[in-house]
Amino acid sequence: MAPEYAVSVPHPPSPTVKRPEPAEHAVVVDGVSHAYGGVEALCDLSWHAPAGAITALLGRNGAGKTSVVEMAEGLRRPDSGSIRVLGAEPWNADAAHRARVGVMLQDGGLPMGTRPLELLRHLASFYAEPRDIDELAGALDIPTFNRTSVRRLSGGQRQRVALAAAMIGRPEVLFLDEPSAGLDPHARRDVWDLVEAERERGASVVVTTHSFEEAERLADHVVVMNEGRCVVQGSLADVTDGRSLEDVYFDLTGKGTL
Ligand SMILES: Nc1ncnc2c1ncn2[C@@H]1O[C@H](COP(=O)(O)OP(=O)(O)OP(=O)(O)O)[C@@H](O)[C@H]1O
Repeated sequence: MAPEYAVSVPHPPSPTVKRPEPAEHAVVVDGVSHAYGGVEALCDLSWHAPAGAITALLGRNGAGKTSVVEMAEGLRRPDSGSIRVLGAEPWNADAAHRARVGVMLQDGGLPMGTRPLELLRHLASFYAEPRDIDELAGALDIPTFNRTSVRRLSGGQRQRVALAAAMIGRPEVLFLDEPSAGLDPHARRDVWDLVEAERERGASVVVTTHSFEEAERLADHVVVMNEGRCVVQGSLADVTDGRSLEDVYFDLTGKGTL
């Protein structure tokens, strides 16, 4: 709790001085509110993603998951509140910060005219120490459809390319928006193995998902959002407390719970 001062503090810290985040938090969302026109999407939202862990962000359609993740990626700026990723404000961050962050968007955002490996090689050229492309692409079976342009790939194939693109620069923080939605069971398992390997090498991963199976398999830390607010967060064990994540989720996000 903030200390109470009997008199005003004579020399408050300059607003330009960045206070470092606790090392254990890769992402800190603090009191964020945002409206699109008249639609209040985020309302005094606060949660964090521990460093070196996988955080699953769950919530109903329209709960605000993509909005807050896009802000953490620097694509959008909230009306109020603060977001820090690796201690920096994402929408003001420089190229060096962006190189430390990997992003997989829900719609892929990939250039349509290229072939998968050509695209990955091009992206790798932007990094000093990119991952081994053949190894990464092989783990996601990308060579089996490399003769096809991104435009003509199936949804699941495109998703695998988007995931590889997000991982190629060995990011310290990785944002994955529904990484396994629509994937076949083999591909889903490949994606989960890769995400776990990212954690093993020390990356912090934030995964939005509608899959309880995915969250229970991957997540160290769970955040449940409802109507733009965080309704619970904590370790998977603390949040579920012996119940299934599904039961806890329905209790917290049912109509009329807020
Ligand atoms: N660009 C936008 N313009 C207007 N409203 C928007 C915009 N983006 C999101 N919204 C609204 O903000 C709210 C939160 O949307 P958001 O996409 O963040 O939810 P979500 O939790 O990611 O949903 P889903 O699970 O369906 O992906 C919704 O009511 C949505 O309609």
